[in-house]
Formats: sequence, structure tokens, C-alpha cells
Amino acid sequence: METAVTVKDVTQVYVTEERATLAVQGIDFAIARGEFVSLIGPSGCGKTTLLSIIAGLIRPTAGTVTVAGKIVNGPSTRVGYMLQQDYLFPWRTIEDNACMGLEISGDLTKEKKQGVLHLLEEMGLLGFKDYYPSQLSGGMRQRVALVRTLATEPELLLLDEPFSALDYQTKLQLEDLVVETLQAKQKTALLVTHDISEAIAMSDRIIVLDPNPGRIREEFLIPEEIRKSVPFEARELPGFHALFRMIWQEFGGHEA
Ligand SMILES: Nc1ncnc2c1ncn2[C@@H]1O[C@H](COP(=O)(O)OP(=O)(O)OP(=O)(O)O)[C@@H](O)[C@H]1O
Repeated sequence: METAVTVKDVTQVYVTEERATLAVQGIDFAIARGEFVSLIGPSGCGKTTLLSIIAGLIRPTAGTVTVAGKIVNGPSTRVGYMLQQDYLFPWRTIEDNACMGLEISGDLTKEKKQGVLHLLEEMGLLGFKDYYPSQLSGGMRQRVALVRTLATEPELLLLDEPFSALDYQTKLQLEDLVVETLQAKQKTALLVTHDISEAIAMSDRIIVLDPNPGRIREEFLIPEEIRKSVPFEARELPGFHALFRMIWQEFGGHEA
């Protein structure tokens, strides 16, 4: 299987005037092309730190990351980032917001713009292309953020709790849409979430981190019957509940 991402012996120490914090230590994992991996673990175990390192936003104190065989040493269009907040510009239309990533990378050709319109259509947003963000619901705005992220055709999508600000029903709908879209486009994804159900329903594999310092504690491979179902239906399978209980017990029934 082709490797899309390698994280090799990554350690991050944050140094401030008051203290040095060992945020993550000796993190090693790889993600295959087209694989969907979730990172879960207690607050402060270094999930966002790891995503920021993989995105090239911060340089690790030690270790290396590669995406599509190239060492990450700064932000690049090979990596797309989707966050809890949509960060749409209120004064730009939906179409113009969706084109932002391409505009910033100086890549907004006629064909690429056509691609954005196609993505908006796939997300059921084409009829809203001339609207402004304030005229859309939270779920629709997150779909625009997804279009903006996919428009630059990244090799890897980093998803940092992109559904946590949405109501439960919208969150379930968006989970299905994201999984179906990423599978159809054979995209590689790394999701950070506090929601164990979301991680099981969406992923091929879950990496559990321990805090102080952040280290890999355990990995769970998601059984095929769950992987083959869309997240909403996966939640109904008996194997889903067994896995949920197992991971829940790993956390001692505490917050993930
Ligand atoms: N810029 C920074 N400067 C100093 N310390 C930091 C910085 N960013 C994170 N940390 C520390 O590094 C550790 C890991 O933080 P990080 O935000 O990566 O964890 P997390 O697992 O994403 O947390 P949460 O689930 O609460 O979002 C924490 O102890 C945090 O206080």
C-alpha cells in the first residue's frame, strides 16, 4: 500500500518565559494513501500540536514528517486544513470564499474555478454561490469550508474537530458527506476529535494518545463491516458498540 504520510520520531517542546512544555514525544506513525485515521486522547495530549506540525505550521523540535514523499518544512497546498470554525470572510460571496485557497496559492485558473463550481454542486451549494456566509446555516458554511479545502486538490486533509460546533443532526449529515466525498476522491485524511463515536464511524484506524507528554498509547483498526458503512449506518452495527465500549474503557470512562 502506498504511504501518504510518515511521522517519524516527532517531539515538540514549547518554550515560554515561564516554562518548557514537552507537548508530544517520540511520535511515530504512517498513513496509507486513501486511509482515514483519527487521533483521539484527553485534552492537552498534543493532537492539535501534531496537526500543526504535519501542516507545516510549526517545526517540530525533533523528528520529521513527510507528505507524498516530501519532507514538510512549511505550509503547502499538498495539505488542506479544516477547523472547527469555518473562517469564511463575511464580505465575500460563497463562490469567492470557496475560491480563496486557490487565490492565495495563485492558482485560480478558469478550469479550477469550474472545479469549484462543480464541488459546490456536489455539496448542494450551487444555488447559494452568490449568497454571503451570514445567509447560510452552520452546516452549509462548513460545507463551503470543505469545498475551499478540496479546491486546491490537497493530498492530505487535516480535520481538527470540524463538526464540534454543529448541532447533532447536522453533524451526522456532514460526517456522511465528508466520508463519501473523501472516499470517492481517494483522499487521505487525519481527523482530530473528542467524539469516540465519530472516530469509529468515520475512520479506518484510530490512534489513541496519552497526555504528559503526548505519546501513542494504542491503535485500533476499525472492522471492515463498519468501514464499509456510511457513518450514520455504522452506528447501528453491533460491532460498533463493542468497539465503543473498549475504547471508552481505555479512557477509564473519562472524556476523550
Ligand atoms: N503555543 C504554545 N505554547 C506553549 N504551550 C503550548 C502551546 N500550544 C500547546 N501547548 C501545550 O502543549 C500541550 C499540547 O497541547 P495541544 O493543544 O496540542 O493539545 P490537544 O490534545 O490538541 O488539546 P485539546 O484537546 O484541549 O485541544 C498542552 O500542554 C498545551 O498547554
